[in-house]
Amino acid sequence: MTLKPVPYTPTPARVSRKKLWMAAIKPPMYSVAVMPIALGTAVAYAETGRIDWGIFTTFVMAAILILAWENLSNDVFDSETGIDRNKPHSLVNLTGNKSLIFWIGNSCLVTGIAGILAIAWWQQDVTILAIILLCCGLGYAYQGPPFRLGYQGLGEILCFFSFGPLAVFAAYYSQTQTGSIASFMASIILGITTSLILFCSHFHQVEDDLAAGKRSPIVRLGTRRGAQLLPWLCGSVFALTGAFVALGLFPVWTLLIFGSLPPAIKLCRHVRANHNQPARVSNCKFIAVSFHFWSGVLLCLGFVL
Ligand SMILES: C/C(=C\COP(=O)(O)OP(=O)(O)O)CCC[C@H](C)CCC[C@H](C)CCCC(C)C
Ligand SMILES: O=C(O)C1=CC(=O)c2ccccc2C1=O
Repeated sequence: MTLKPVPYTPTPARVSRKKLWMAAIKPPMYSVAVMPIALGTAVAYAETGRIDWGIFTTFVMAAILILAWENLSNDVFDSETGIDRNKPHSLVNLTGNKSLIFWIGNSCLVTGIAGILAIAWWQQDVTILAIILLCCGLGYAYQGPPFRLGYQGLGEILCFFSFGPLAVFAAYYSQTQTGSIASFMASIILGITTSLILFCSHFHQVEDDLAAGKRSPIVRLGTRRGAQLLPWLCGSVFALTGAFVALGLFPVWTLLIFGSLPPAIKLCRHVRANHNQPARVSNCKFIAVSFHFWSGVLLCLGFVL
């Protein structure tokens, strides 16, 4: 596939600049970086009764910076394929300065990796550095040339492993320098809720994705079948937690995760009703963020109580 730069179509003046900047920076999305570190640390606390707060806070800040790099470079790479032509809230379109965004993104990455290096240095162990570098590699492969695996519809799988098993293991390991079955099982649940966000972000973008040759899961499945799949994906989060409690792998308090049923139900209903109306379904990504947030917080609480 040859991808040529496509010129940006300017923003309608009526959309306020402040709103566009908030949509470009997407503050709620950063809970996605914090949650794997919180979950790995919560399971470590449940099993050892100790937390190293210095490592925890350094890891959280590093994760936020690495996710900032991922999002800034996403706007840079997407500006090269033309897929963001109709996206006024792309940072490249807002600033008109691709190289500025590229270098701010790279500075975030270097600072984030420096935080991870500091933890590796304190522990005299390179394990978490290797894992986080692997996550960054997957993040690059999602959107950067020559891979652009997101364009092949592989983003959700990369997202599952990066924010689930890999990041949660790294956080657990940063506290304990070992692994655990409970933290692995918990990471599967977080991987699913994080990938759900990416899955939902594609419902309103089918036309632009098709035009740019991006075969997202929603392009491949169609919006109707995508909407039909959602209750199964959300349901798997509750079914897995119930099964892990029944098997004695999770404390009974983790059933608190059922408190996140309201955003899960809201998400499934909203997408079922609006899957083929881009303007209406476009906010479903943020309902998915809310489900990810509440299920993650309640799962963490279930481990620390
Ligand atoms: C940038 C991401 C999604 C945006 O995708 P898309 O191009 O469809 O969106 P726009 O319409 O807004 O342009 C997220 C991609 C996630 C990626 C598959 C994996 C990233 C891995 C992270 C770098 C790992 C972070 C680890 C941290 C928690 C320690
Ligand atoms: O802008 C987006 O659509 C997303 C940004 C982001 O950082 C992220 C992280 C993890 C899962 C999904 C997403 C997005 O969808």
